[in-house]
Amino acid sequence: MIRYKKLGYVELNVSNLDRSRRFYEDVVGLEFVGERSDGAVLFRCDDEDPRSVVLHQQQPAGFKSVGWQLEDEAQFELLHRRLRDARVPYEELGSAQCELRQAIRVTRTTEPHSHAALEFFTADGPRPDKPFAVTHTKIQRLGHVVWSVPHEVESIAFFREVLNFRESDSIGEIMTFMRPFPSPFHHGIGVGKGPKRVIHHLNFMVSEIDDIGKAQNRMRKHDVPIVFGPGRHPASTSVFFYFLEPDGMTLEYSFGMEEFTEVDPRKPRTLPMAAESIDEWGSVRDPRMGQTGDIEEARIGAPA
Ligand SMILES: CC(C)c1ccc(C(=O)O)c(O)c1O
Ligand SMILES: [Fe+2]
Repeated sequence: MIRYKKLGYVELNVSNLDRSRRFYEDVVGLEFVGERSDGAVLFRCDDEDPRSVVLHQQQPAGFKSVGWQLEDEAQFELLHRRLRDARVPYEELGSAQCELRQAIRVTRTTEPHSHAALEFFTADGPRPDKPFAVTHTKIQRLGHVVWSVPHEVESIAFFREVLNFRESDSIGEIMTFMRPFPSPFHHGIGVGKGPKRVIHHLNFMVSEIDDIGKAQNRMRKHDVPIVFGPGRHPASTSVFFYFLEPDGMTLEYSFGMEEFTEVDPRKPRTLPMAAESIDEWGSVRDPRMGQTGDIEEARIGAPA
């Protein structure tokens, strides 16, 4: 059984890197780390990871890849065996690509139904020498990424059966939340049903309810579209707040999240497909939520 440490990073394509750099730093509250030799811009949002978000100047804007940190080196053998058995191609990245990711070892594959790039890495290097520089929002960590795809049933089965992600909850037949085993957090990924392949949202977990309240006023001040919330998700029990970043992709802050035990966790539930299963507080969603941000078609063997 493959064992994960956590969600490590998400890479996004943006249409105007300078504009997005300012937004993710000033409005979202990530810490700018630097620019990579390939021009990508790195941000961190916790004390442990050297980078959690990577932005690339590339059109169309959207999702580029996600990196899952494996528990240790031994997990690569299990991962490779599972991918081979499922006849899913993968590649091990060379030292230059590993260095760009500040990783020791990286395996890259594509989720066969969404065609999204999935990376699996180990990184035992030293933690950053300084704590995450909190500005207005006490971000705790990168929380989860959610995408919508036409073949969501097959995509969920791939995460469950090949990658050893566990289902936490579903909402009707439209959304399933999964955690990379044995991560305690309710979900690290959500897979939803949709007519096209899009990133639905990227989530940051925050430390205080005040982070949610302050965000409302900050977004209004900066004319940032608020597309849902504040509200409370009955699935994970988190208090949420969604807004749009400059290319129209949806970002979420959430406060509080159910944690699962590794041994004998509660069973996954299917909540009815109803507004109350998405928000207990009755907030109304803006139709722009979760609509923008293509999933870049990843190819194994092509430059990463
Ligand atoms: C509205 C979206 C898909 C959603 C629903 C529930 C949760 C949760 O229980 O935490 C989310 O994080 C969501 O983004
Ligand atoms: Fe979410």
